[in-house]
Amino acid sequence: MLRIEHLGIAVKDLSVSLPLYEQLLNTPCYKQEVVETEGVSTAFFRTGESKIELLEATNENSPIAKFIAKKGEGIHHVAFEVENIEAEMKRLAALGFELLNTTPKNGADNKLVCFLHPRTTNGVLVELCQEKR
Ligand SMILES: CC[C@H](C(=O)O)C(=O)SCCNC(=O)CCNC(=O)[C@H](O)C(C)(C)COP(=O)(O)OP(=O)(O)OC[C@H]1O[C@@H](n2cnc3c(N)ncnc32)[C@H](O)[C@@H]1OP(=O)(O)O
Ligand SMILES: [Co+2]
Repeated sequence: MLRIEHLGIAVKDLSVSLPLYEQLLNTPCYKQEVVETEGVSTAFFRTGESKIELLEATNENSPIAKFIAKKGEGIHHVAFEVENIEAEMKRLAALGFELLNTTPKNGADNKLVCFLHPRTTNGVLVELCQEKR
């Protein structure tokens, strides 16, 4: 059974949103990390079994910049934890889900990740996450 690893939220300015979410969740951000290959600066909060990942664009070509320009700030993606990301990618591709990367790529928080195109998941950007071993 897939566990929700994190909910990704696109924000314009982490310096505003990070303290806001610390107040909202009544817990400190436990990690901030830039993933330049994704064009994102992230901030993580633990919420029970899952996490909240705030994402700010690091450049104008970032998917987060494009998303905010089009839809404004808000929920950007849902990430599921998987045991074996390559096996899950193969399973889901065979079922017709569109993989946005053909091999696992480096994510934040020590993960390997793969994204599924929202047009194959009822409009929700889905991320698969496997802990790096
Ligand atoms: C990896 C670090 C970190 C982690 O957890 O470890 C992250 O989570 S990084 C997160 C940022 N990286 C990504 O999002 C990578 C995957 N995303 C993409 O490849 C693109 O953003 C893509 C393909 C989803 C959309 O890019 P495109 O250039 O095609 O943008 P468009 O605006 O033309 O979108 C096409 C179509 O998709 C809809 N869309 C776009 N983003 C989302 C979204 N987040 N959720 C739902 N739908 C989305 C957009 O509205 C367009 O639909 P249309 O009906 O044509 O308007
Ligand atoms: Co994510």
